[in-house]
Amino acid sequence: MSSTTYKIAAIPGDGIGVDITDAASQVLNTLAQAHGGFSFDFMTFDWSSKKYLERGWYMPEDGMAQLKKHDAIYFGAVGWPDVPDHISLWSLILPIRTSMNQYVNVRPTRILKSVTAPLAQLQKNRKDLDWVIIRENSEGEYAGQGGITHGHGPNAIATELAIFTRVGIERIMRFAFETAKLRPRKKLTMVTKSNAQRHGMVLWDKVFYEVAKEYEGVVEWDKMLVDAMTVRMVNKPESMDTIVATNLHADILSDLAAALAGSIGIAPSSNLDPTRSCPSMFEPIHGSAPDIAGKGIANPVGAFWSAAEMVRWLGKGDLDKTADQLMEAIENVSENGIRTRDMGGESSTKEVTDAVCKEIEAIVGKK
Ligand SMILES: NC(=O)C1=CN([C@@H]2O[C@H](COP(=O)(O)OP(=O)(O)OC[C@H]3O[C@@H](n4cnc5c(N)ncnc54)[C@H](O)[C@@H]3O)[C@@H](O)[C@H]2O)C=CC1
Ligand SMILES: CC(=O)C(=O)O
Ligand SMILES: [K+]
Ligand SMILES: [Mn+2]
Repeated sequence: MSSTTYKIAAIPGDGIGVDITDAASQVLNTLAQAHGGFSFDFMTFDWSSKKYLERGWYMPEDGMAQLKKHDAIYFGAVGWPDVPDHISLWSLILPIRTSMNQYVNVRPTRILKSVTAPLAQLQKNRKDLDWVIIRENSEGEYAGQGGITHGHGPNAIATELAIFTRVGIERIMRFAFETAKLRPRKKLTMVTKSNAQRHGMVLWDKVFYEVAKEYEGVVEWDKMLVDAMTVRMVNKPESMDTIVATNLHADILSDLAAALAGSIGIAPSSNLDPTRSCPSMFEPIHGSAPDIAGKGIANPVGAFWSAAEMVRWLGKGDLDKTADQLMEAIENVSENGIRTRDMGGESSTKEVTDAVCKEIEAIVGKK
């Protein structure tokens, strides 16, 4: 079997981002070795808030060019109490998403085997929650437009412009319909706030209806205002499958989805450039968790699930089974009671990681 080497740019970042990136690279190397048909060449970039405080920058000037030389980016988390959050986010993660044309953020959620869901009805009917949230990843309130004038005194004026372009909306809607088409339920729920937000969100809806016509009879769809959406997610999870929402709305809804599925520490994300002209980026949805950083107790499951999605993406269909086997290994370990505290267990990050590696060795290559 000929072997493919995938070049991965690893950016651990801050706090638990470092622990879970270490854990994910250990798991990815174990997976590659067990499979035998591919390997990873990791290059780690120490772009973090700690380094920013020392040297005054997060990324060097040619940072994007360096990232572009890789097949994919694996990201931990950025943000630390010593640096204002808008500086850290806007120096690293957000510019990467936009510069690398990663206009889609895919956030799947389901209740993994043996994970305890916080709501009784979901604990009983675990399969009810099985969603893929498609987050628009380049526009909305996260486009970076706006400003502050008139100083910081009583007359200060600040604007935060929400940007919606026809091109940006159309491509995300098409991606969402294509995702829904491949899912068993073939349903798409479009999230909006076009009752109060009367310009951008109205264009959002309009373009959605246009694209929807192309999928008539193929994908069933409905529309939700974002406030009512939170209620439906809790009360009728089985009524939804694929969900498309703006950058801000999906950021919020995906944290809620993660909590409903057991823990923020489990949830994965893929920042995709569907054109594949730039590397895509994979990261758990959580942040740097300063409250538990340095304790060795961060849940690495969201990082492993993100790694599985990276393998799937890199394999272009050839590594789907391998990605599924990684998921199986994660679920088996959790079923064996090896879980971190946020999942009701007592295991450390390292114990979960080592157990997942052992499980990979038992599963991969033997089936
Ligand atoms: N993509 C990124 O790099 C993101 C960065 N951030 C940044 O992270 C920093 C902290 O943000 P927060 O709002 O506190 O969100 P957070 O996701 O870091 O933490 C929220 C809560 O969830 C817990 N938690 C998160 N991940 C966990 C894991 N893997 N295992 C166990 N518990 C976990 C934390 O301990 C905390 O109690 C901020 O600077 C923020 O800007 C936040 C979200 C995404
Ligand atoms: C920034 C953030 O919270 C996220 O991308 O999920
Ligand atoms: K993250
Ligand atoms: Mn978020």
